[in-house]
Amino acid sequence: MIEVEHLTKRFGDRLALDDLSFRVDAGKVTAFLGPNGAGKTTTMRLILGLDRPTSGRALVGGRAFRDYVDPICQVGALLDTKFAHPRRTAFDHLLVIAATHRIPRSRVHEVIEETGLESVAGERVLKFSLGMTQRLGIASALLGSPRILILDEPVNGLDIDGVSWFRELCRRYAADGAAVFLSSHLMSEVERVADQVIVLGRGRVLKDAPLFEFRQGAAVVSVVTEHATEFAAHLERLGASVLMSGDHSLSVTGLSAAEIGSAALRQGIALERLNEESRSLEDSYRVLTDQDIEFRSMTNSGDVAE
Ligand SMILES: Nc1ncnc2c1ncn2[C@@H]1O[C@H](COP(=O)(O)OP(=O)(O)OP(=O)(O)O)[C@@H](O)[C@H]1O
Repeated sequence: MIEVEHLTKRFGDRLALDDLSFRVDAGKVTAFLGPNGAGKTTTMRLILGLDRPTSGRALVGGRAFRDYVDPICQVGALLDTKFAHPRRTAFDHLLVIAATHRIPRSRVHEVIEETGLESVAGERVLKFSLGMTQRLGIASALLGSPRILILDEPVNGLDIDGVSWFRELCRRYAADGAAVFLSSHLMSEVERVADQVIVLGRGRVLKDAPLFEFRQGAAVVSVVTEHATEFAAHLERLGASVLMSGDHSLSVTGLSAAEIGSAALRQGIALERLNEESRSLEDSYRVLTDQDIEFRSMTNSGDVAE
């Protein structure tokens, strides 16, 4: 549905996107995760033809977005929360967009209901809270009944009810065959909704995998043995990542407890303890992006914050 091929974007000296390639499939929710400045918004803007790539290309439904004559009926996008004229009512805002694509008034009523905006539809947008503005942005994206949704930080400003409403909406659209592509900088925001997760760091894809693979990667096995150094070297040869703490304790990722137990047996190494623990998905995402955080506070690392 969305194909990004070798997309590169420079802003002067700054390389914002570095040879980015990935696909977003129909029938799935794909999360686009990355720390601030990773390049999520830039990628979405390029997909939507709002900016030109330095090289590479992005196709939506097999063609460039700007080639569509009825774009909002193909792709629903939420990029900027300050999109609406502040003095217009929510209803009028949607009606104006609908008129550009000959979308009937009845559809405006439908999306207002779908996004829970009935009670405020007659209010001017300038009175809206961030959460209400966000719902209005989602309503605008849904207006043309598109098969592709591209949403930049859609849960920003939504309260707990809003977040779970939004999750259900995404699941419903994906179950109905739509491609849902949404960005976030927090794994915890997307782990209950995403099928596929693409992690971006400094303009490069760090990982593109189904969510369950992130869960598997999050498993940590703790091992206690008197032969920790020798066993750690052996596990690393088998492809595991091993951290030693103290003389006898190892934290192992990349192998299951059963595989580690068999390896110990084959090596004739006695284990005093073998325990499978689970790191949160947020932690494993943080480990993945740690090298690629562009904006870091002084208290975390000693780096200068930008
Ligand atoms: N118009 C621009 N001119 C110069 N640099 C830009 C421009 N737009 C983006 N950048 C730079 O490109 C990089 C990627 O920015 P982008 O906004 O795409 O990141 P992001 O992942 O969406 O971050 P955030 O989560 O903070 O929104 C950053 O280093 C940013 O400073």
